[in-house]
Amino acid sequence: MSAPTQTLDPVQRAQRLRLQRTLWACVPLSVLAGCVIVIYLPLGLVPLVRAVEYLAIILLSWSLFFGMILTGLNRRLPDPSMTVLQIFTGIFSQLYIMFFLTDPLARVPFLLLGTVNMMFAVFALGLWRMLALNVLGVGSYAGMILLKAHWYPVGLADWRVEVAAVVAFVVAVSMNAYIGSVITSLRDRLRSRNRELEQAMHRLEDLATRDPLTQLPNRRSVMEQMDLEQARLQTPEVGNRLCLCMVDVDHFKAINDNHGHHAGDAVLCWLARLLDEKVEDQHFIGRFGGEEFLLLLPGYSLHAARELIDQLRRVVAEAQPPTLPAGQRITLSAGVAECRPEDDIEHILQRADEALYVAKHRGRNRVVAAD
Ligand SMILES: Nc1nc2c(ncn2[C@@H]2O[C@H](COP(=O)(O)OP(=O)(O)OP(=O)(O)O)[C@@H](O)[C@H]2O)c(=O)[nH]1
Repeated sequence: MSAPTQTLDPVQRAQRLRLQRTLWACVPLSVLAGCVIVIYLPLGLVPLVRAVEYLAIILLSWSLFFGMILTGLNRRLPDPSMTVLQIFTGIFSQLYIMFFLTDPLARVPFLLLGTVNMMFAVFALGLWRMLALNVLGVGSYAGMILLKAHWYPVGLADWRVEVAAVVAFVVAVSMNAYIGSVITSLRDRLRSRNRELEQAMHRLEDLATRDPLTQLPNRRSVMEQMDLEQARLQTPEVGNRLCLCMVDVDHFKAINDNHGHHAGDAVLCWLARLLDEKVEDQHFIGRFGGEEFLLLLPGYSLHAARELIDQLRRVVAEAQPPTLPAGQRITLSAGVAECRPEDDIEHILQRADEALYVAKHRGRNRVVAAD
């Protein structure tokens, strides 16, 4: 049952939850409707026409609620769960039938399940609003008894018993409101804990996948991305190509030695930003380690990849790293290899690394493509 929930988007999940709650809210109503039809009618505790009207009210109103949720119309309301509306409908339908009951004892199931009905407010209201709703519910009940005494005095108990029932009802719904408010505050705390946990998870994920110095994806993410890209290569999409480029700063040790490690760090950060800005969104760049960066170029032939990296190389060679003395530039060497579907990742990396070695060996500041 839980698997499909995970595939639903948040809106669908919320709608599903509303549908479930509405179904649950229907349980007490169904029990009461069953009481009226199966027990009260044969015993003559309610006139037939009133019982039919009661059923019609329940059927119509709840079909409307289900219809609203199923069609998504509820989402246009300020409270898409329609909790208060549903509670009012429950109160109204129950007061209606209670008015016509001809035995005071017959009201007991309605009072009992009426308190359950009001408990649903816990999903939408805080303590004070819940109390207000409950006061309204009990007030309506007391009003119904007064009206009944005036217009339809059949089925009323001694007035003191009726008062005792109202008092008990007040106490019951107040306790409900209190318990409900405790549940609401627990739910709120749980929600905010969940949010905090989610943020902490994101932070941890970031720490695990991002290089703390350059903020580029770290070696681990690079390898994961390579797995993904390589798996994509196995799919039978026509023209699906992938090139991998290993880029290394030339004579980086000299920068550290001459200007200090901090200056070296600053150069790496500057270079990472520059490369990241220059590559396109569908490209992937990460720090592979030390002064080495790795680029994945999906859809690129070896020739096109070589051209692109050479362009980057020229851009870097012409740019002035802000933390180095004026006129001092850095150069890059790079090895490019094209991935073939049958290649394993270690093999592709090795070919790009060998091409990089050749670039260094031939004098640096150049791009070499692996055969
Ligand atoms: N500042 C700084 N230096 C680093 C970092 N990671 C690695 N290095 C340094 O990068 C230097 C790499 O030196 P080498 O492997 O000899 O390479 P190179 O000097 O760039 O020479 P070639 O690659 O042969 O052109 C080492 O001195 C490392 O200490 C880092 O995060 N920050």
